[in-house]
Amino acid sequence: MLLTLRDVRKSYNTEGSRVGVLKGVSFELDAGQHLALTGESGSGKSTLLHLIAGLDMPDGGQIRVSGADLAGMTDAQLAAVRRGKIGLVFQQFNLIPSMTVAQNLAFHARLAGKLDEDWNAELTERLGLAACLNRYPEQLSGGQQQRVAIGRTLAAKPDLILADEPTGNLDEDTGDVVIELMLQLVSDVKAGFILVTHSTKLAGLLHRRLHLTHGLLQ
Ligand SMILES: Nc1ncnc2c1ncn2[C@@H]1O[C@H](COP(=O)(O)OP(=O)(O)OP(=O)(O)O)[C@@H](O)[C@H]1O
Repeated sequence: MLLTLRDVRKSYNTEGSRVGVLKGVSFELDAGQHLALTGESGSGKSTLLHLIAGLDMPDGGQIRVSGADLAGMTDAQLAAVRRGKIGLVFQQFNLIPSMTVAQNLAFHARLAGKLDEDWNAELTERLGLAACLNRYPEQLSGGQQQRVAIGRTLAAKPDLILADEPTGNLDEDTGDVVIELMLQLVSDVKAGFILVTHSTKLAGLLHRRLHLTHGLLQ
């Protein structure tokens, strides 16, 4: 199993009281499976993605990525899991402003020791970025910046890709094109995929959908 969550719980201190956001979340994701995660604003979708990525720790329960339990790992071990197995795509693109498109595209794969020049060239072509390789992120449109962020994640061929409303900053047509490309590429690298989205239309394009409400999955 690529990903297993068992009874995951998380609460935050808000204005002096402890508020439960995730109240016992359990699910499994097979290798190569595509899951849409929906839920109202504030229902805990981003919190759940952060826990799966090991960017934050749950208060209780278990998260296993490719059989490895994230609890009890050191920060360095968690960083190694993220580098080696997990790709993250956020709404805010998070490109490195001082690097060119080409440098941004290669950055994560190079860090993970997985840079494959042929695959990088194919990604550049398929994402329509060939003419922008020497530009800097600020010289790109939002859709182009998100395509660079997606290429950067896919270049390392992660086992699991976590995307938090990746088209939330794009207009609907641009977002549809970007998601379609992303789904094709995620399938090609046979990655497991969790897409946080508010769109039922986008959620319908994936293999499965889970809805987060009142701290539990439906
Ligand atoms: N670091 C934090 N400290 C305190 N409260 C937090 C923290 N992070 C998230 N929360 C709270 O946890 C709840 C869930 O937040 P989260 O961002 O996971 O929701 P979401 O479903 O992703 O929302 P949206 O769709 O609006 O992005 C919210 O009430 C939020 O205020």
